[in-house]
Amino acid sequence: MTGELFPREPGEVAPGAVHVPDWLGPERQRELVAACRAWAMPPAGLRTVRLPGGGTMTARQVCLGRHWYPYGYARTVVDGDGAPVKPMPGWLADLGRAAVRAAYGDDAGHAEGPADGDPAAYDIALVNFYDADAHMGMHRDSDERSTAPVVSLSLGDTCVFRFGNTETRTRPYTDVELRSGDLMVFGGPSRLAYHGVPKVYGGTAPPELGLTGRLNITLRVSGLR
Ligand SMILES: O=C(O)CCC(=O)C(=O)O
Ligand SMILES: [Fe+2]
Repeated sequence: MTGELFPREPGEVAPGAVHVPDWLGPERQRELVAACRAWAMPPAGLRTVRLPGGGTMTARQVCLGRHWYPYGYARTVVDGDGAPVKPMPGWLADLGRAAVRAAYGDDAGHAEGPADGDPAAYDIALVNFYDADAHMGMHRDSDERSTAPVVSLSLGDTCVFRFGNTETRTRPYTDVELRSGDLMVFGGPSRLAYHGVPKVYGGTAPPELGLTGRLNITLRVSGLR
């Protein structure tokens, strides 16, 4: 964003959890929004996720590569229209790998980076759509069998991203403001940390993006065969 009093610097939010502000340029953001719109179309399109307790998630979701449902993965939309999940595009998997390099640097042996060495192949994308009233409760991304870092891209409205610890849903946590184009990567000791989105600031998306609300693209390595 222009007009900042101080530039936003990349920073480690917790060991292995790195925030890279403005990682995606305006053109890349527009391309990703257009891709999300296509992925959101039926079949296997944007859906409301029902939770086992009877509630629903306020962020609506569409998956690529594997279909996530509470709490597992499937090849078809088992809790929706039953259609086969859309494929994970190779270019999006490449973007995941590039994101890990951007966050941790090229040194795979980085003490606070992924323990895995080379970033593995990203085979799952979750696209979350938040309107101004939506949020996401504190949770861990723990349905995968891989320890590869989670890559998270933000588009549209600014949100508060709450990054906690691996033990509890509560404090200690750090609140980070994620804006359109920002990257978050969490791996290593933070791979299974609780995190959530307590607040979306409606109407804060860059006007030229043509998006009302917030899109989050979460890339994961399944480790599943
Ligand atoms: O919207 C976000 O920034 C977080 C999404 C998330 O944590 C998830 O989909 O597991
Ligand atoms: Fe998550």
